[in-house]
Amino acid sequence: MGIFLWRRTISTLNIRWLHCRCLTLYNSSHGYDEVKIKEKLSRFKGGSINLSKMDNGIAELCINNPARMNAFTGTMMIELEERISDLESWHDGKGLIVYGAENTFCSGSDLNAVKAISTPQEGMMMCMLMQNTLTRLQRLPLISLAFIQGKALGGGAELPQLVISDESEVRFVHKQMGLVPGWGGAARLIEIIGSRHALKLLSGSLRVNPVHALELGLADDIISTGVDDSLLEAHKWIMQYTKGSADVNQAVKKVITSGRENILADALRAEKEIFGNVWGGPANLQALAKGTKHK
Ligand SMILES: CC[C@@H](C(=O)O)C(=O)SCCNC(=O)CCNC(=O)[C@H](O)C(C)(C)COP(=O)(O)OP(=O)(O)OC[C@H]1O[C@@H](n2cnc3c(N)ncnc32)[C@H](O)[C@@H]1OP(=O)(O)O
Repeated sequence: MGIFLWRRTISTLNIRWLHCRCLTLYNSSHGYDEVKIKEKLSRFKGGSINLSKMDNGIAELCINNPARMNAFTGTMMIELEERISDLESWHDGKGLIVYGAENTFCSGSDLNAVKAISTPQEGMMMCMLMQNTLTRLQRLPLISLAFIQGKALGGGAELPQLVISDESEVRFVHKQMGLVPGWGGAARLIEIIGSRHALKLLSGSLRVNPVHALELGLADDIISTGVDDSLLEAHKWIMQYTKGSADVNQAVKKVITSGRENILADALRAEKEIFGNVWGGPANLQALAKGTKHK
């Protein structure tokens, strides 16, 4: 079984966020009422978002609602935000693997919740919560990937850029539901594959298989593995990029994160700040003492 790894796209922040890690896209000035939308979403129960943080600095985030193809209930949207908050303060963190329970990824919002979120205002509130959360997920100072076995549909396709096994499929079904992506998936897709290809995927609700993913530049890598040990393979893959100390790994993600979203001057200033945080740090001093030869 072939597995395509899509390293999470890296979106970046301005220098303020790099220090406070708390900048979100939406707040009350945008008409966003987090308490109100969470109260509404809390009525749609079921499933869970399970976070496991390993001693080696790699965390697993499981989208767990297999009875509904891992569709996001309201409480799962709230839990996802809570897990991201946890990861934002994980000082030993180096990597993150997002996956779906029972060999399928995610089929988007729970349609029962979708039907009950009936007004445009409530729909936009849900989008603002999910855009805030998924942006924070992308901005975590962790090398991360998510992988699909089975389906990633609708909002499930809008989650981080994904891994797909050779029977899997990513599909933006929004247009068939009279919608467009709302969790930030359209903007991120354009950033990753360009507007021409993104327009085709959205307007045609095209099924994206692994070969197509590789051609589009969405797939970073292919790992052949059996269903049982695919999570192990994902760990092996991510560990290529998470060697060394957590602080240096996090600094690497931050400089890339900052370099993509900021104007050059701000990105340079952020780079200088982040460099200053690791210059003369334990890993730097250890490397100098060892006289590391880069074979
Ligand atoms: C911003 C986008 C966001 C939004 O607007 O809020 C969205 O994501 S809207 C939702 C978009 N997603 C979908 O439309 C996917 C709907 N599901 C399917 O197309 C199919 O279920 C599948 C994912 C292709 C899998 O098909 P199949 O293998 O044939 O399984 P079943 O269809 O029998 O599903 C098993 C079981 O799961 C329930 N299910 C599946 N998806 C959802 C969902 N999104 N919400 C709620 N429940 C879902 C399905 O109803 C079956 O349940 P039972 O009938 O009770 O067995």
